[in-house]
Amino acid sequence: MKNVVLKATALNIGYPVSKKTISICNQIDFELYKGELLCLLGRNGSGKSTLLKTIANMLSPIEGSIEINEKNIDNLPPKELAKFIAVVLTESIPESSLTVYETIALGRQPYTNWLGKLSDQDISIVHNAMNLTDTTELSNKLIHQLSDGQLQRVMIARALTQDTPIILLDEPTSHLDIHHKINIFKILAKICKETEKTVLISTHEINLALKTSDRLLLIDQKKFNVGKSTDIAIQENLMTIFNSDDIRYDSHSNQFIF
Ligand SMILES: Nc1ncnc2c1ncn2[C@@H]1O[C@H](COP(=O)(O)OP(=O)(O)OP(=O)(O)O)[C@@H](O)[C@H]1O
Repeated sequence: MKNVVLKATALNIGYPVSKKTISICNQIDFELYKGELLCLLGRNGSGKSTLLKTIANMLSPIEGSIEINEKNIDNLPPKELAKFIAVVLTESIPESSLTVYETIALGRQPYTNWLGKLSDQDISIVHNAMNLTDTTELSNKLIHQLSDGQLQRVMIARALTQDTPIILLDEPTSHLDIHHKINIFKILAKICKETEKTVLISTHEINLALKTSDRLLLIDQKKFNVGKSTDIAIQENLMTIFNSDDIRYDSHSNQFIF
């Protein structure tokens, strides 16, 4: 039986604008299972970031609920929620005067006292996260000295040290070359396998998502769908969203061909 770590029911996501709310997508229902890698796909402006921010409780849903362990996330204090969900947003680049080690250790904040002193267990969690993300050798570098690929691995390590069952990442491979994109996907797949954390990422890397993910979440034109890439409904949806004169989905090889 699948172990459900998060359940979204009848979600309607969007933004308050003036005195109204603008709905970006509604009728969103899904469950996230322990240990799976999920990719959220959709065209530019379809609502991927909006959905991730809603799951992270940075944005309230217009309607519907998100539950973790049968508790609505709206009712969880931020410090409690930070023990369930870690978030890596493209804009959340940390202060540049910190070293890589200090930045990654910040992930322990929900567990440390106001002095932020790390216990032996905290330190061991930081070292494990650095191992999993190949950031150990960067330990003493300053954040502003890192390349985009290194920085992304550091941000993933920081999310790992938060030691949450769920990690959300918004476009973690933008600005990276193909080798580093593949490297990040491999690291995320390894994290799911070795730590049984659930990782949900939004991405434009459709072929990497098809190859690596356990399930896909598709968002488009106010419609939402979730399933495996082998599901007929998902394949039809992929074609509707992305097929054009220049690119088409090939179900035999399960990839988009240019
Ligand atoms: N703060 C905001 N207030 C009002 N509308 C917003 C706000 N932020 C985003 N939007 C709108 O919501 C829609 C979805 O945006 P969102 O950023 O979620 O899309 P996305 O799928 O992540 O796009 P991309 O792939 O380009 O990053 C867009 O039409 C966008 O203009």
